[in-house]
Amino acid sequence: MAKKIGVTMEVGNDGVAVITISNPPVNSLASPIISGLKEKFRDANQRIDVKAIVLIGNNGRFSGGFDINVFQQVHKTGDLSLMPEVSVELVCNLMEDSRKPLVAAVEGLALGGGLELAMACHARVAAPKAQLGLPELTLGVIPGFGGTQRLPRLVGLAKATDMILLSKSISSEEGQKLGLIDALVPPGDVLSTSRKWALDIAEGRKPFLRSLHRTDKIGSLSEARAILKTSRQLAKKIAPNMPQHHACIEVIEEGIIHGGYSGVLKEAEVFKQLVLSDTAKGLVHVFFAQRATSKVPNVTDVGLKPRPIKKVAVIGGGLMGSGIATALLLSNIRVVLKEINSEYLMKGIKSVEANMKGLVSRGKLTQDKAGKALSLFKGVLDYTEFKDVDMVIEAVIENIQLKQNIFKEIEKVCSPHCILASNTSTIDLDVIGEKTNSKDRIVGAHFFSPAHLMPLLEIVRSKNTSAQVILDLMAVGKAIKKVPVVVGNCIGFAVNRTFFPYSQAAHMLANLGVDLFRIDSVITSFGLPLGPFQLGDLAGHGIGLAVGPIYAKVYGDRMFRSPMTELLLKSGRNGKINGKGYYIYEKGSKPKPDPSVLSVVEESRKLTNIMPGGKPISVSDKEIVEMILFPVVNEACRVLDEGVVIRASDLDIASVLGMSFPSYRGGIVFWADTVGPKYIYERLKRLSETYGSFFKPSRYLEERAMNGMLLSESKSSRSRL
Ligand SMILES: CCCCCCCCC[C@H](O)CC(=O)SCCNC(=O)CCNC(=O)[C@H](O)C(C)(C)COP(=O)(O)OP(=O)(O)OC[C@H]1O[C@@H](n2cnc3c(N)ncnc32)[C@H](O)[C@@H]1OP(=O)(O)O
Repeated sequence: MAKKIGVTMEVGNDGVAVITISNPPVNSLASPIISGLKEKFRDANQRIDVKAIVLIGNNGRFSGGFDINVFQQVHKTGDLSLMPEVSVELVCNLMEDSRKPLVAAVEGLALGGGLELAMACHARVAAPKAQLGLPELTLGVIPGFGGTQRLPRLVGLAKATDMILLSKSISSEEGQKLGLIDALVPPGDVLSTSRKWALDIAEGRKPFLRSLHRTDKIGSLSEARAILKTSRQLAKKIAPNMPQHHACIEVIEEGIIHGGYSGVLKEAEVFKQLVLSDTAKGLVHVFFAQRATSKVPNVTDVGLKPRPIKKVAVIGGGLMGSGIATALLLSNIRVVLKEINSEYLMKGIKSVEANMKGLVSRGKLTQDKAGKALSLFKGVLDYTEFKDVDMVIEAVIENIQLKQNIFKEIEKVCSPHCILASNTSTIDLDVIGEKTNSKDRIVGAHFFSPAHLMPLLEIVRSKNTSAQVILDLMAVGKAIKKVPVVVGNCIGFAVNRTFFPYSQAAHMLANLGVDLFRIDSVITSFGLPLGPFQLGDLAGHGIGLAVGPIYAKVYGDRMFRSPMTELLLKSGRNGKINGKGYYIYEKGSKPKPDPSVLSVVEESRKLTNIMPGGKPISVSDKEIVEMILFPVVNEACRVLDEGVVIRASDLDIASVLGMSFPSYRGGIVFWADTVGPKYIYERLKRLSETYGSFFKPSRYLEERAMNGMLLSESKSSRSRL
């Protein structure tokens, strides 16, 4: 059925014109909506039977903001004329400066341009729990319908900069306390109260307030400057590589110094520059890529409905198991945690409690909610409780035989509808399920550590996993606030496989004589939160040593074998776990580079003996980035070629959420396409000629480079999903 897009106006006997935005599902402000709004506001202002106006969104949602698809079209075409010039004409002239009062009737959500329209009205009446915010910076732009000027004037400069820079939304309850919302009324009364409010303004019983003209919440110039100084420091800290935060502060400042109208004009100008930035391109790509992950062919489009998952058993209370249990409990799912003895069980229970406590102490969870979550939790030592669980998630150590035995046992004790999931990060799912007759309900639920905090859930399907089981796990993933990405079965799945060359390339560079702390610093400047060596410390070098041979078995043709991890362990350095790795870890202070580790590096260099002429190579920062990340791109190409992911953008999201690849670079494949497949191919080819097969370009990359195609183009995609 075609969705009904447009703006309607109905004039009641009371003389109130109700203008309604309809563009399901979030009433985004697409071009027909913007032109519809202009037309209706003009009409309402001219009609003599209209005394006042109410603006509302259809179906209980005010508006999710400007249509982000338009940004994508601008990015594809480079054509800025697709953007409407509305900040002055619509939001100032037709709305705020209208002779007739306008009231926004806010239900559900008013985000971005949606909230900006509401702020251009003369009052705002809202239903409880409506979501209000200006999240434009997450898209690489700034608010463009006057939000940078009106929000500070309504809620105060400090609160406004906090909301805008951190893209933090607030509830209508908080909005009322701050002065953004004038009245909070039950959902059924929003329209009637708005009508009355509009008439009250028209007839002088309530003030006719224009947000842009207000100054009462801004404070003195020196106070404003102090707040903006703090904001600049915050921007430097949270967004060192992005332009929109600093640009936004400049625009806000313009309005403080020269007045709101001048601020609105500067806002439009800066918006136009930012919308074409690489940052905006990357972030808008990530917005749509994330939503695309919930569309899985033959799973989400075949009329299946997810089954309710109310009780889950987690096997193994280590770091992963306790994190998974915490994530489930926080979403009100009952959890039984099974361990092999009471000592381990107590440890697991304590870890879950500590996770909850950590969230409470960081203000992310109330004590009350933590208590409620823990009341749904039970530790067990046998399988009695397993008879009525809807899903089991096995999270024991990476041991094939152990996992096979567990799956054989749980197949017997669980009901036939129960989903049998494994949190393995490396072992083939078909091998895990080999001893069972339940291959259709075996699935991978690969969480990232710490599982209660990291947003990605890789759902690994084997060729036998049923569509229903995948759909159920996707629904659980969403319920526990993860982004589920469905991937195919191979060693390392999508994320770990794509990134296995990351640490290997770093080891090669260090063995070639490049300073390891410099490598980490170059990579963090590129935008990853941790460089490869610090990441190794965090994961623990024991793990690195254990998984190395598993990867070597299947991807041995492109491995760089470095003795460094083994030498590190021999010298008593297991990373953060024991306080010592490449860095020194002391409670309460940041990791410090440990100069004494250089003797280990020296020993490794002697053993590998790959420095040309025995001398360290000289490389620029750019070359470091290329030598570390191009092999990752190369592996991403193989992942695409083998159809391990449904679409290239799934790998982008997986890299952003699983490896913290900078979202403003759009994810690993998007970034590679920005750099250019041909350039990457040529660089890798040259590197492989000098340093060997570790850098050898994959067939997929070569084909794309030769044919002038992007890596993300789906022409030859042969998804195995
Ligand atoms: C030339 C200079 C003049 C300047 C002119 C232009 C100025 C623009 C000014 C304005 O300040 C800019 C903006 O408003 S940018 C947009 C700001 N808004 C947002 O960032 C909100 C983004 N959306 C969300 O956060 C969420 O979608 C939601 C609204 C909270 C809803 O979440 P929910 O979980 O319910 O659903 P989703 O799955 O996320 O979304 C459902 C579908 O809706 C699509 N969608 C959501 N928001 C938008 C949008 N703003 N534009 C287009 N499409 C949107 C989303 O893609 C989903 O689509 P599917 O096809 O996947 O179903």
